[in-house]
Amino acid sequence: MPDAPHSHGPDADTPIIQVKGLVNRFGKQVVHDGLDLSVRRGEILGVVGGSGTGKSVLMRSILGLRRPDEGEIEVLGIDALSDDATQRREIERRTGVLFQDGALFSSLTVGENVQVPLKEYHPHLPDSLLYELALLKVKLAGLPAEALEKLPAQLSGGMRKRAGLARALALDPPLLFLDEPTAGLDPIGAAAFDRLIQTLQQALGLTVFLITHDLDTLYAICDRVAVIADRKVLVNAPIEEVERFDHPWVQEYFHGPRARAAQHAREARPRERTEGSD
Ligand SMILES: Nc1ncnc2c1ncn2[C@@H]1O[C@H](COP(=O)(O)OP(=O)(O)OP(=O)(O)O)[C@@H](O)[C@H]1O
Repeated sequence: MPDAPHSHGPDADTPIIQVKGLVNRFGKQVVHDGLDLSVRRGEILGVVGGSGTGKSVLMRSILGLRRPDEGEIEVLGIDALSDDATQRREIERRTGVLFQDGALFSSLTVGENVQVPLKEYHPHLPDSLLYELALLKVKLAGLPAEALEKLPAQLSGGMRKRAGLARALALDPPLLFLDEPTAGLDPIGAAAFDRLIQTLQQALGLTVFLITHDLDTLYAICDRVAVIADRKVLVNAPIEEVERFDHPWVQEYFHGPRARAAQHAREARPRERTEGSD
């Protein structure tokens, strides 16, 4: 399938997502007020913040699903707020999204769900190839071939997430958005999903924007962590630096008992990470 070659030249330093001066309001409620964020090519960025701080609204703004009140957003070098539908569609084609509930079509099998974006963007692919591609994506997401024929309701929560991931990867996107991927999974399932994300990110060279409340995920696989509070990104840095950031929410979140458990788990299981990436 044709896709622009991924640049590894001087472009490698250009942020893959750049948000500047973002303002989002709902009536009198100001959710974002001059929020800036940059996401680097090839990183897993964890996005955290208290409930209602605007993580999902930020993701929806970047994806073009919500038009912000003010600000600039560039994704893959394209103006995401452009009035040009072709440009927005280009971002859509090169971006995979796993929404919190998987957002699968309940009346379609897993295989048919994965084929939806393939058919939309490549309407002339023969059925046999569509089938093979869906099978490949389903396997990539760690599901057995039998899952292709299952309806979403016949799957466990963890398998549904994997099916959603298979669909998100259908068009080989360089950029993947995950909204609380481990929410609702048991700790073993959540750890397995974290490992899957990390393996795929490394194997496919993905950039991952990952909203999470899961401290284990942050410690296990995120290269950097962006904290949203007070309507802005307070800090965007490797987790060791974020832990030291002087803000009441950050201190409570990263130094509570759950954070200590996640830190100990990481010390017991050092992850393969590109050190000095900052
Ligand atoms: N369509 C909407 N209409 C009105 N208010 C909205 C809308 N979407 C979001 N909000 C408000 O914006 C704020 C941020 O919501 P958002 O869903 O982005 O929070 P979040 O950080 O993702 O929260 P959580 O961690 O609980 O999922 C909330 O107060 C929410 O009520």
